[in-house]
Amino acid sequence: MNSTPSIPVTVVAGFLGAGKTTLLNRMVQRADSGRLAVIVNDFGELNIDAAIIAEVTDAVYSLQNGCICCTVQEDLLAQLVSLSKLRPALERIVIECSGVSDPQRIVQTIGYPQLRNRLHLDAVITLVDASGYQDLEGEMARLSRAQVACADWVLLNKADLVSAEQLQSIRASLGHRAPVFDTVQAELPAELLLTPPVRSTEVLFKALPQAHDELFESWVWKSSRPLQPKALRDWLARLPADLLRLKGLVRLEGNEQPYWLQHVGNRSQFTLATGQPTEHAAQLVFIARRGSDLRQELEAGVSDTQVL
Ligand SMILES: Nc1nc2c(ncn2[C@@H]2O[C@H](COP(=O)(O)OP(=O)(O)OP(=O)(O)O)[C@@H](O)[C@H]2O)c(=O)[nH]1
Repeated sequence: MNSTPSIPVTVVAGFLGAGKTTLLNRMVQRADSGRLAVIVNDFGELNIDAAIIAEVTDAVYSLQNGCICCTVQEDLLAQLVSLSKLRPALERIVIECSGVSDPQRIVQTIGYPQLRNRLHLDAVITLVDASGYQDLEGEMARLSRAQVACADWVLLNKADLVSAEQLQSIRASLGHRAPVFDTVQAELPAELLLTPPVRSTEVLFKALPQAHDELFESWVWKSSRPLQPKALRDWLARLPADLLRLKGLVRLEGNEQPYWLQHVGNRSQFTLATGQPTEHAAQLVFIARRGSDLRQELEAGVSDTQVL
């Protein structure tokens, strides 16, 4: 007889740049033991989110170069089986989906026979970028709505970037039955952060067609030379809207310490990175609509910011 309690699994979803890693960081920092494991999926070839979370915990497992709801779904299953066998048993597993994942498929994976009795889904938490949600169109909007549709909680994040009226209008357009929290930097009261609601609904929504990650393309650009801060900022300010996400590690001229660079919508942010490898002065992941044909132009632009 199996006397080990089933491990709760929390799924964190949301469109590119909505604030999933920010939330995960908070969860990891609040968890007071090493019995919380996180699985981080990044659509790109480099797992920047996993590297950011590895600054605060060792219990981070990376699934990259594809979306866990389609191309690397089997890897997710294998990872969950292996985590469920760890002793002493984990207290919780948190999965950060890539920004292009349909969480419904991850919910299905957790229900597979191999995992039954070992772990169970306790909640899907979906983050919505309040500053960008209403600008999404076509397939991007459909994917974002699907992420919201299967959420047990919605975090209407980046509330600092929009007015109260805009928040109200997004809430109305979400039309969601589950609780919606307005958040800044994915900040939730401590007592809520690690106790998401027990899932009360079974699979209600049809998953999106398989391999919807084909809608997006991702590539990595690396440089052995640091970047020139002013030129980099000017280039960032001119990035086209079809570039959906840019993130990575950069060294700036005159600074020994590398920085995490994050770009979503028309906003860029630099934060100091600690303990990161320095074999490349810059490593950037680009995510764009497939077919937008931006690679050459963007790489030429960022190359021009390298220190001579
Ligand atoms: N102004 C503002 N910025 C935020 C907020 N939450 C997160 N950010 C910033 O938004 C950027 C993206 O945040 P992440 O947590 O990396 O988003 P993500 O959903 O993990 O991104 P992907 O995994 O690439 O889809 C970072 O620069 C964050 O600091 C917020 O509430 N307000």
